[in-house]
Amino acid sequence: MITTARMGAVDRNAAALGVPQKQLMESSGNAVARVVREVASEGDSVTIVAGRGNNGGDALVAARFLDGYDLSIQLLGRPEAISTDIARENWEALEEAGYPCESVTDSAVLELGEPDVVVDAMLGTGISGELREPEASAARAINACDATVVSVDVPSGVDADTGDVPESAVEADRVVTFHDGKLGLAELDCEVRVEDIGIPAAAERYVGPGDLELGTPAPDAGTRVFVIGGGPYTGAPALSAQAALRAGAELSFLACPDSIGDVLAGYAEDLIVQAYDSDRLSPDEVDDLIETATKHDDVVVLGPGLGTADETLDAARTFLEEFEGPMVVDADALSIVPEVDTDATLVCTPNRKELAGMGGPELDDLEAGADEIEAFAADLGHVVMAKAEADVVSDGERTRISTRGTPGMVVGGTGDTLAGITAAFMGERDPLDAAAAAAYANGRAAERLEKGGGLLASDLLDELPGVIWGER
Ligand SMILES: NC(=O)C1=CN([C@@H]2O[C@H](COP(=O)(O)OP(=O)(O)OC[C@H]3O[C@@H](n4cnc5c(N)ncnc54)[C@H](O)[C@@H]3O)[C@@H](O)[C@H]2O)[C@H](O)CC1
Ligand SMILES: [K+]
Repeated sequence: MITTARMGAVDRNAAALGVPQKQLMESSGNAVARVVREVASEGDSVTIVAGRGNNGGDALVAARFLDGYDLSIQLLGRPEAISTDIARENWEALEEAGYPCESVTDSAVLELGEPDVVVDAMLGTGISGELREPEASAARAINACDATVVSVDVPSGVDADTGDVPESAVEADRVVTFHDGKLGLAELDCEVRVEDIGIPAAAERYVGPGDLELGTPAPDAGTRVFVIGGGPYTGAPALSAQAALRAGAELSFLACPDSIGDVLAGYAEDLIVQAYDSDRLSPDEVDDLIETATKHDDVVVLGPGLGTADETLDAARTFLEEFEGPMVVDADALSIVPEVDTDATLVCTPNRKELAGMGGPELDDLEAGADEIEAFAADLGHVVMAKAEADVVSDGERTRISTRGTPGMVVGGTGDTLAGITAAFMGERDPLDAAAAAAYANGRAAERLEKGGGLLASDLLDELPGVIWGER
C-alpha cells in the first residue's frame, strides 16, 4: 500500500532517475486500455470522460491503444484549461491524429448516449472534497447509464488515502490503479487492479528530490527545536542547533551546563542558550527539561556532546522514560535506547560503531546490510537512521537509503548537523519521511560545496537552505 503523497514523491524520484512522468503516463494509459479490452468485445462503444489533470491524461493515452472500438473522447472543459503539459500534449496528439475528440464546455451537454464501456478519468489523486461542476453532473450521468465503468486510478471523487466516498462520486465496476495499492480503495465494492507502470525500484529505495519534498515542512511550520547536549564537548550541540535553524526551525534552544553556556552563546547569536547549574547533565535537571520541552511542543535532540558520565546517562535514561514527544537521539545517548521503555517518538541516528553498541548489526557496508538494519529497527520499535557513506533509514517496515554526500563528510560534526535537520523536519512530518529528507539534504549540501577534502560540518550550514527550499 502507498499513500498518494508518497506516490508523488516516488514519481518525482523516478523523473530524477531519468524516467519522466510522461513515460509513466504512457504505461498507465496502456494498462487502462488492457482492462478496457477485458471488459469490452471487439467493436463495442467506449466513451472516455477525461478531466483536465493527469488522470484525464492517462485515459487520453489509452485511446491510442484502443483501435478497433467505437471510441468517443470527451474532455470536460476547454483544451486550454488542461492543467499539465503532459496531459495537454496527449490531447493535442489525439486531435492531430484525427481521433474523435470533443471538448465539453457545458456539463449539461455531456451526451453519454448508451456506450458499452465508460472510462472514468475525470479525477484521480488530485481531488479534494465533493465533486464540483462540471465533474459532479458528469458523475451523475456516468452513474445513470448502463455501461461498465472502468475508473482510472481511483473512482472520480473517492479519496485514495482515506477511502471517503462523497455522494457525488463515480460508482466504478473496475478500477485500474498504478504501481501499488491505495488504502482508500480497499473498501470499495469493485474489482481493483494494480498495474506496474515501470517505476524503477530505485525510485522507492533511494532517497531523491521527492523524499526531500515529502519530508520537509513549509518554512513557516513554526517548529521549535530543543537540543540537550554539551558538557565535555561544545561544538556538537551548537552544530545541531544551528542546522535545525537552517532547516527551517523557528527557534532553536540549547540546554547545556552553565560552564559552557557562554561558549555556546558565542558561536551564534541565533541560538537561545538555557544553561543549568551543573558541569554536566545530571538527573537533577530532567524535570525542568521535560517541562520546558513539553510545554512548547518542542522536538528534542538528545545526545550531541553530552559525554558518558554515569549521572549523564542516568539523566538521559529518565528523560527517555518520561518524555512523550518527538525526539532525535544521537551520539552518547544512543546506547541507552534499547534498555528503556519510552512513549516518545524516536529517530535514532547511530554511526556504525554506535549501531553495534546499541546491539544492532556490525556492518562494514550499511547498504548491503539494509535488511539487518530494518530488522533491528523493528526490534527496537523506533526509526533508525544508520550513518555512513550510505545512510540507511528504516522504521522496521519501510527502508530508504541515501547515497547523497561526499567523502569529505567523514569529518566530525556532519552527524550533528544531520540530527538538527531531522529534528526541524520532524515537527511536522512522519519521522521516517523527516529522517530520509534530512539525510538527502545534508548529503546534497556537501555535494554542492564541491570540496574534495577539507569540508567542515559548519560549511554545510549556509548551504542547507538552498538545498532544502531550492531543490524540493
Ligand atoms: N505514478 C502514478 O500513479 C501516476 C499517476 N498518474 C495519474 O495522475 C493522476 C493525478 O493527476 P493530477 O493532475 O495530480 O490530478 P487529477 O487529474 O486527479 O485532478 C486534478 C484537477 O482536479 C481539480 N479538482 C480537485 N478537486 C476537485 C473537485 N472536488 N471537483 C472538481 N475538480 C477538482 C484540480 O483543480 C486539478 O485541476 C493520478 O490519479 C493518475 O491517474 C500519471 O499519469 C503518471 C503516473
Ligand atoms: K478517475
